[in-house]
Amino acid sequence: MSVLVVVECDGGEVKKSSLEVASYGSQVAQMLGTTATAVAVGEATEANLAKLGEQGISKVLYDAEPRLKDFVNGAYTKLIAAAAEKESAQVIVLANSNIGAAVGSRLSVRLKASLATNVVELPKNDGGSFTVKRGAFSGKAFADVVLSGDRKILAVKKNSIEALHEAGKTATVESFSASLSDADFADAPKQVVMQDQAGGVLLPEADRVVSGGRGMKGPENWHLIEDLAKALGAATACSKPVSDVDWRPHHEHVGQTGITVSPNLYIACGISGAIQHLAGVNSSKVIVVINKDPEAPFFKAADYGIVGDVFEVLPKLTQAVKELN
Ligand SMILES: Cc1cc2nc3c(=O)[nH]c(=O)nc-3n(C[C@H](O)[C@H](O)[C@H](O)COP(=O)(O)OP(=O)(O)OC[C@H]3O[C@@H](n4cnc5c(N)ncnc54)[C@H](O)[C@@H]3O)c2cc1C
Repeated sequence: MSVLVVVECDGGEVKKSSLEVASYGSQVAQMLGTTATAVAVGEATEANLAKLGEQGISKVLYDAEPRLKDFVNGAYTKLIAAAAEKESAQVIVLANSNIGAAVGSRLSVRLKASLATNVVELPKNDGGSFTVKRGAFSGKAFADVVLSGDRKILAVKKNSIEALHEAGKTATVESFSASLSDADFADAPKQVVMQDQAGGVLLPEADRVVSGGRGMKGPENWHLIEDLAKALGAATACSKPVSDVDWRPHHEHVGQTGITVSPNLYIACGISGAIQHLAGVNSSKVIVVINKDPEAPFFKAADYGIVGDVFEVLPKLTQAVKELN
């Protein structure tokens, strides 16, 4: 019996959300009196996988099949299911990411496991009932959910838990093959085209996001957003009306009908803070709002608020960040 953690890798590195998930999984393992094993997906180096020991992982399984470098739902599901069987995993922990959400539901069918997405806290295991807290109604409420069944899958929301750092601890890395066939790659993408992102930072994975709304008045002013994003090493985003009128591309639109982001820092510039926008950003760790209207609803969700004109505030803020760098 063990806890299996699904670790997503990209370009050889373990993603930050997966470091959090590994820390979460090792704490669940400790709670259940067992060990945490990881199965890595994506492109990884052995050295980086071994470092997962710092997050409390004892062993990492890795299938170096080149076709697993990019996400393939069928193949990833089969690989993780095989790792779960091998380790007799009772609890499987993954990130509540695009990959985690897609794989989690298929995995729950394949393994006949109960699934909780958007998990925000460590579970409680009182008197045999396994309860998890999860975000519900686009983050406007929380639900305590009791998971029954022998197997449980938890998809953990980004930024819900601090990554552990037990410096110097290493995990053993074991090569693992799930004997995948061509049929498992039937849904492999033919081509992966990366969207252009200002500064090359991908929005869903970004640690910092600078976002603009209709208060920016037009696309000709977006250099103010981009300058601050560049100074901070942040990705850029926008509200829905901004992408609807083509001031910005649609893949930058965040909110209920767009991308959900959970960065450590979200700076909203000239965005009112409508509930549909908040649904996509309200799990950001620190929210900074710049709006000239002191009654703008976004201020209620803000950690820091600047009542002011974006055209005056943004150049000063960018300059101040550059001086700190
Ligand atoms: C079904 C549905 C789904 C939706 N999904 C989404 C979604 O996913 N994402 C999303 O964003 N929206 C979504 N919306 C739209 C949402 O309801 C709002 O209309 C939208 O978020 C408003 O965008 P905004 O804040 O940029 O514009 P506005 O509401 O026009 O707000 C502009 C803000 O800028 C401020 N401002 C103006 N000038 C300045 C200045 N010079 N300096 C500082 N501040 C200034 C104003 O005070 C105002 O608060 C959805 C709506 C529906 C009905």
